[in-house]
Amino acid sequence: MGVRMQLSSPVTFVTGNSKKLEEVKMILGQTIPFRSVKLDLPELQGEPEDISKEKCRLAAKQINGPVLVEDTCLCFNALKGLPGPYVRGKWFLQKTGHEGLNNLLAAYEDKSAYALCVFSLALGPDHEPVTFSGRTEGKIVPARGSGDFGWDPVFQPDGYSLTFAEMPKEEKNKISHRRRALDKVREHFYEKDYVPPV
Ligand SMILES: O=c1nc[nH]c2c1ncn2[C@H]1C[C@H](O)[C@@H](COP(=O)(O)OP(=O)(O)OP(=O)(O)O)O1
Ligand SMILES: [Mg+2]
Repeated sequence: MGVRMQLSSPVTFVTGNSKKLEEVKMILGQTIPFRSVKLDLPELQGEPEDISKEKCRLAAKQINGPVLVEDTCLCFNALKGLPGPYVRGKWFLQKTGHEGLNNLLAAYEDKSAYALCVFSLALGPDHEPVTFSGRTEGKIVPARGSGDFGWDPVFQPDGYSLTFAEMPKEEKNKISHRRRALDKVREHFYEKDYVPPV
């Protein structure tokens, strides 16, 4: 365990996506106190870790304090990881729809995919962000379930007969890419013994 480190201000989770925020709140509960700010950060390009880190640097500059951000990819194995980070943003999924995501794989037998969530934490604008990744394997299926969060209706995790969108939230949150990444964030907090202000 590190030296007990008092943070100057609470960690701010920066996202423009209210569904993400809802899940992060459910998963973290009271374990890491945080506040949230809704900011529309740019959709960058590149490797998932680099995207998340750069997003974090931009957020830390704007908030001028400790920030947490995340970036989520949906990767198709038949397409060597695409659409990956390009599924982000408000455009890709809006244009392809769930059917389009399925059609992208129509030419391939392999429908396997994985969801990848990369969180980045920076203690401030002058600190280098640290990343934490979580991954859940599954396959792409015709849409089933409620359509209120991204590609949840077309992602069926391995070992389950339900899509993310058909599962109760508590079930998704037990096995999701976001949960797995946040477990690492939490571990990091305990290891460093960060103490957010009361
Ligand atoms: O668990 C998920 N289940 C289904 N869909 C999801 C999930 N997590 C993200 N998504 C969707 C939302 C967006 O279409 C893209 C991620 O893009 P991404 O840039 O990471 O999110 P965003 O722009 O909505 O919010 P932010 O302000 O945090 O960047 O995949
Ligand atoms: Mg985004």
